[in-house]
Amino acid sequence: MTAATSESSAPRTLVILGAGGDLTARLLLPGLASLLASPRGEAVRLIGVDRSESSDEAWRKRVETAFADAPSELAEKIVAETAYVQADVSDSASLERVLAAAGPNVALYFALPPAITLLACKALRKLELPKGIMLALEKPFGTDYASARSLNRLLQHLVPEEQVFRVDHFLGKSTVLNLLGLRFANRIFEPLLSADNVERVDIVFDEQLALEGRAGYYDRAGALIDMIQSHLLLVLAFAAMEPPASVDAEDLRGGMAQVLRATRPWKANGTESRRARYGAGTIGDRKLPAYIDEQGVDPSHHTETLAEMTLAIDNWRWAGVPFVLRSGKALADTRQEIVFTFKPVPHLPSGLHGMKTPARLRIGLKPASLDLDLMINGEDDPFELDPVALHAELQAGQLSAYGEVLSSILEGDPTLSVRGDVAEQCWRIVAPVLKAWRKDEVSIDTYPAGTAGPRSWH
Ligand SMILES: O=C1O[C@H](COP(=O)(O)O)[C@@H](O)[C@H](O)[C@H]1O
Repeated sequence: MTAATSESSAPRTLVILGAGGDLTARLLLPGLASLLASPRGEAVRLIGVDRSESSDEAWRKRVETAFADAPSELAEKIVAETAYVQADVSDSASLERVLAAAGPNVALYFALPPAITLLACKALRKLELPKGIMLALEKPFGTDYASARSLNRLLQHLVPEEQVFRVDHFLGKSTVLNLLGLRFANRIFEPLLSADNVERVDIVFDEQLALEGRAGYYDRAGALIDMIQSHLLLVLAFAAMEPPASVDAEDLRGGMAQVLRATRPWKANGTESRRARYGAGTIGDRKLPAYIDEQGVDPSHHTETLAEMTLAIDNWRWAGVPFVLRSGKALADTRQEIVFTFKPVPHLPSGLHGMKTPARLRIGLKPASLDLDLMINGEDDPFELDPVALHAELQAGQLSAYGEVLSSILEGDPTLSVRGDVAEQCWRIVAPVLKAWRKDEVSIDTYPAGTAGPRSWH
């Protein structure tokens, strides 16, 4: 794996811009704690930056609380030494103060909404940045294809590409990374994964979680941008890419870019897509209001909470195979998996009967699992086929997805971050669907929260 070299051997200083935000408390600090408590943990300094007035003491308490579930000596040291800097990140002079406090070996993590990240990057352009500085940017990377391109251009003026970490925590999920081992370290599956044998591929990420107080962000993003444009297209890239020569940053991300460049909506105008929004309902013992009645939601945004799009990959391996990507919130079940459905056999010997379901290879994202659904000879009538499932429960990775992502940033290894051209491709691929939806060419269906989605979709 390649790692950007730093000028200094001092421990890396992780500076979180947006330290007071939800992302920092919910994901970044617990992710850092999980890394520090693992054998891969290393000494690191931590500085929290936000615009509101606070103190080192108050910030230290927040870090301590977030670290409570994964205590370690390294975590204790960080808590004791961490500092808070009040700063307006859109102002160069303020950022200069932040960089001075951080010292030479620094990773700046923008845990900020895209518009503020853009302002902060513009402000950084006026400064001389420390050599080897890492810039980590949260998703969504831009708000569309054009803005992602211009943000990439701006970043090119700041640091070389290998020092830019476009964070997508799905690339840190051990269950997503399982795809690489499963496909490229075993001879039995990879030769079958092509249009010759595969009828369709489904990448599904259904959640029972609803809005969880995130209207400010989600009501502008919706399920397509929140999940498909970012996470699920990267999963598709791992599921469909050609075997790379190595899994270093160059080869792995090159392979992802290559397959995404060949990917497009099944129908060029994006109208094969589907969208829906949840109405009032119950999930377990939770009663949920309709999405449009959730606090902070503006019904005029027509935001979808369930999105599906079908994609084609125009290359020799996958021509003609639909890849169906779907994700939604407030659904009855948590179904999160990649499913390769195989074509029927060319000829079923006559006399063998009762073929009910196609062969399927299912890779569970949560929980981590592997299933092979097959038809075999039945118990009673030996010529009647019965379904059988070979099931394996897999170990989840030792680190949380954010722990994995932070580890790669602190090590300066961009392998598990989204390369600039990959980020642009992801926006290009969904652009026709976004356009069709804006023009109301695809109707928005509804489903009661706690169900499997709109009845017309089953
Ligand atoms: O980035 C996001 O991902 C989560 C799902 O990922 P998980 O690792 O938390 O299961 C999703 O709920 C959220 O809406 C989205 O912004």
